[in-house]
Amino acid sequence: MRIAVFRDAQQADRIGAEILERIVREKAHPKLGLATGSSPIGIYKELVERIRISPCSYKHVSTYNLDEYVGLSADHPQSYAAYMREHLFQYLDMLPNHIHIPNGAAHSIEAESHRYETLLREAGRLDVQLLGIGLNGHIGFNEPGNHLSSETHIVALTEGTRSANAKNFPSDEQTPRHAITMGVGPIMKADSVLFIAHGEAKSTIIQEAFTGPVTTSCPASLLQLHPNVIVLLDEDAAAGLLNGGRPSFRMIGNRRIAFLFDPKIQEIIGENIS
Ligand SMILES: O=P(O)(O)OC[C@H]1O[C@](O)(CO)[C@@H](O)[C@@H]1O
Repeated sequence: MRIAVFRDAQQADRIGAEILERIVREKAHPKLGLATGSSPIGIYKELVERIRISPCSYKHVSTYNLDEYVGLSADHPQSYAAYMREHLFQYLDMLPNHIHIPNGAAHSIEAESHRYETLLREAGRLDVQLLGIGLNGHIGFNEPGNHLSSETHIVALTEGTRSANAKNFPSDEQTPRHAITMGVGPIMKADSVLFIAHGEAKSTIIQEAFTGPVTTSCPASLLQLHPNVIVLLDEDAAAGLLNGGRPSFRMIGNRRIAFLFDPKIQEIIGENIS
């Protein structure tokens, strides 16, 4: 796991966009696992800006989103499908049948879960999975518990997750109670994970996830077991890790974790991302 700490979120987002774009430009048929929520918005914005300056076709790209709210159709303004159109897809020349997001309004949500899992299996290993983290350590909508599913499943959102998401809905009542989410399997099998978090509110869970025990009570802690994770944080999100100190390389257990400011990060990531 390589953790890069940036002075501000925009610098982190720029690097995130660069990493994604490099995969898109270099791979013949890139498979991108995409995320929603507030965390990746800046990366998408930077990506769109990069494309504006230096056009890049996405016709050869396939995308697989992590999750969708149960009950919301793709044209619902708060659906993750709408979010993806708003923040990214409207700017790309992607082929519509290359875009994959669970259908939250499917007649049978169980059948939809099965369909999405089959699709992910057929797709095989993702080149990269973009990930944010919930305040309770969830990745995708894999909420903490005694068990984590490796497969796509329906999840009852915790009250904490619902109240964090309520800001995007007109009322608490209209905030969805369930979601359909990719399991942890495809995330852990992805060639690389690009993890992003901003803001002080995430600092405690980041510290727990990356320096605490690997446990289903903090789903993001599983990423400690993934061989190729790049974590992009702003200083506020990294506060728990930096502990008031200066960024440096450190050993945590037997893992060498790099705390870096921006000047060298592109080279370092460039060597390691496939
Ligand atoms: O980025 P946010 O809005 O803090 O949300 C945290 C995470 O929860 C989710 O909304 C659930 O998948 C992710 O999209 C996001 O990374």
